[in-house]
Amino acid sequence: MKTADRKIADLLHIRKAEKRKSFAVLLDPDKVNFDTFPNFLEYAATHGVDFFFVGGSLITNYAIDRLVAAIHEYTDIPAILFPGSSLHIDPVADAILLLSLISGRNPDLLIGQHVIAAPLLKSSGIEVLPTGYMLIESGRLTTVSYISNTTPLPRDKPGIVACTALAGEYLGLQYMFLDAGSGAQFPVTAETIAAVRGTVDTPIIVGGGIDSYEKADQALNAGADVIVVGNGIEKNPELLPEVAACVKAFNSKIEVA
Ligand SMILES: CC(C)=CCC/C(C)=C/CC/C(C)=C/CC/C(C)=C/COP(=O)(O)OP(=O)(O)O
Ligand SMILES: O=P(O)(O)OC[C@@H](O)CO
Ligand SMILES: [Mg+2]
Repeated sequence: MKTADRKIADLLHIRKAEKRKSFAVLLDPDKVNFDTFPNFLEYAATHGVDFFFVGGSLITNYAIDRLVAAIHEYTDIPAILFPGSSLHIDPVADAILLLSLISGRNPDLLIGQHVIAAPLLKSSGIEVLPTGYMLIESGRLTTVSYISNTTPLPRDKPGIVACTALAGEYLGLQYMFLDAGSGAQFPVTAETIAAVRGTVDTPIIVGGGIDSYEKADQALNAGADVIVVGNGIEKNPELLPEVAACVKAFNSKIEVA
């Protein structure tokens, strides 16, 4: 049995302590075009993407291993699994967000899939990032809400989201992920992010519907440590340098201070 290292955990905690922000690009294995993927990876590396999140609520092509192999071949950017189920585990990745869907009341996604995954995670030696995953209502039904069969947290009730995150932290979860859901009509509000930031000490990951410099800036200002962008970049690759510039601008303010 391999012993899992803590490379990504250390990186996330150091960056949070230094108040440095990170940019994660979500790669959906079903949507990647493998002919143009090497070019995309070089483009992402040039613009300073910090992490790739690899996953989806529903994956039909089982190309995670190929996708991660390409990430490793063309970049030094860590590939972190963002799984919708235990079927989406591939030990070739650098780490896995072990999500517990604490916004929902579906026991399979709170603990069930985790029991199935645990022995595989242990034998693979993959780095495990225990993450409280909260879905926030975002204007229309998202794939993840439908597939998980859970009701998202209300969009205009930051207090409930903060209590949910706090409960997750007390249960030992080490990262909080506030997700409006992929392709969300509205991203998680600044009020919600700020309420969670004021309540827990863990790094906070925010995603769903971030499709402009302004929305990225708003999430970072409110206290997000990592912002995740998927759909926006799939639709318009020019968004990648825009969001990267936003994260860089934020980090350079800290370096100057
Ligand atoms: C314990 C393990 C290994 C798995 C369970 C993991 C849990 C609890 C998942 C929670 C619910 C879930 C289905 C999360 C998936 C989130 C995700 C990767 C979303 C990416 O976007 P999509 O929902 O695929 O959206 P598109 O419709 O844009 O493809
Ligand atoms: O695809 P988008 O809307 O950027 O969402 C990214 C991610 O947070 C979804 O789980
Ligand atoms: Mg998907």
